[in-house]
Amino acid sequence: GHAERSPYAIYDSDPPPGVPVLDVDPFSVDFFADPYPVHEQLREAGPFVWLSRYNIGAVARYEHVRDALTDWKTFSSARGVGMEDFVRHGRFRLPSLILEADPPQHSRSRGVLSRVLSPPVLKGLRDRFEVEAEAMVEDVVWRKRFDGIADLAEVFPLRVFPDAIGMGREGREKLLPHADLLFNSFGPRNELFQAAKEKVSFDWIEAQGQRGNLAPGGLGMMIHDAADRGEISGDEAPILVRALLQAGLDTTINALGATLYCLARFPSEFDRLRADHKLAKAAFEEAIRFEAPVQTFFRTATCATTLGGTPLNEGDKVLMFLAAANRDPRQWDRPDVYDIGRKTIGHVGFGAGIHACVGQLLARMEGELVLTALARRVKRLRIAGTVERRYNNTLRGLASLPLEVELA
Ligand code: HEM
Ligand SMILES: C=Cc1ccc(C(=O)O)cc1
Repeated sequence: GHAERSPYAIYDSDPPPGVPVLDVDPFSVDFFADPYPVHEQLREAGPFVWLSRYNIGAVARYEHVRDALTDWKTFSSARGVGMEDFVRHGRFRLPSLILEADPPQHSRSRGVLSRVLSPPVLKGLRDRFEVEAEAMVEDVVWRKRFDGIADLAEVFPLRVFPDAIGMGREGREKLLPHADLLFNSFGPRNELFQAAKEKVSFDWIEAQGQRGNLAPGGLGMMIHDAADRGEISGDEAPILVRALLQAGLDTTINALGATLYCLARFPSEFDRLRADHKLAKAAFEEAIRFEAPVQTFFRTATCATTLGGTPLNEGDKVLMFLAAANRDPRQWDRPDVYDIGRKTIGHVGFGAGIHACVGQLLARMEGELVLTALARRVKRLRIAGTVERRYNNTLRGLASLPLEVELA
């Protein structure tokens, strides 16, 4: 028989006939402590599986995760990319005009944000980011022992990103609790979500996107400039600024943390980076494939269709295991090996298709600059204490990564 339904389940539908049923809970602390055996179970059970705890269908093999990500007409984002269906359950926040939108609305938002986050704009930010990365690494490595999360992965994005957006000085410490709540809100309304909800009041993050709270010349004001040019409406601009503030910080922090964790666990890869600093971007990208800071997203079927050979009805939610797809042996050789020389093209750590991460160039620039600065100054990275995990329904990352370094 089926295991007990989760108290946080919001669906009652039965599995389509013949679909393998798994009684795993991919939103539990136990799962996140070591998700890999369950990812393997999900991939091997079949192309499409049923999660009886939540009565939701899921795909974990690379091929079918990409099918869902790239067919936006059939697998829509407009009914939410979390477990809740905006049509049936209402919505947790003012929907995003990009993440939780389909074309044509998505196309207008995407046009604005891709220009705001384009190579020429990032080129203008690179020098300041580089100075900050080198200063921060200088500050921390002479101590020999420090925390890779608290002293590096969290410090750098918080030091450069709110300034790049042009955010006011007040309240920046609220950005992470807000991101933690948002990424929890894509999962069930479980204890992780409830704890995060206590910490913030939602209207603060909406207010940060107002023109009056943004410095001239920042990425935020560039979005209002686009509204002044009529590319989007005036009341859409603050919500698009919110998108950057919510998506652009906790993700890069967890990706930097994942890279440090990989380089400390696999010293041969750190040695390769030391021998060739141009591998900094590759080290960052391979950590995103290997650890997948953003683990999952949902889609909603817009019509009767099939996925992984399984028939679906209009309104069915589908859970996509990006992290499991990134280690699918059908797609990757030695998937469980962190190899900075690997060809990572096609990994779904940044998604794929029309909603693929619009901030990936900025994320990569942050990763490249921090890792290059580190490779210049440090000869050896070692884990020097208990590694602590940070738990969230969607984001995978560490709370603490005690490191000991030998200077170059
Ligand atoms: C390593 C860091 C990052 C990771 C792993 C990451 C991951 C992702 C993923 C998986 C998606 C796809 C969402 C979906 O398919 O529903 C996405 C979309 C998005 N990301 Fe990122 N992201 C990162 C950094 C950033 C940064 C730095 C920004 C902004 C400055 C950003 C802004 C966005 C936005 C606005 C979207 C929605 C794009 C759309 O729906 O067209 N992300 N990201
Ligand atoms: C991948 C994370 C993400 C979070 C929030 C938004 C948004 O609010 O548009 C976009 C992407």
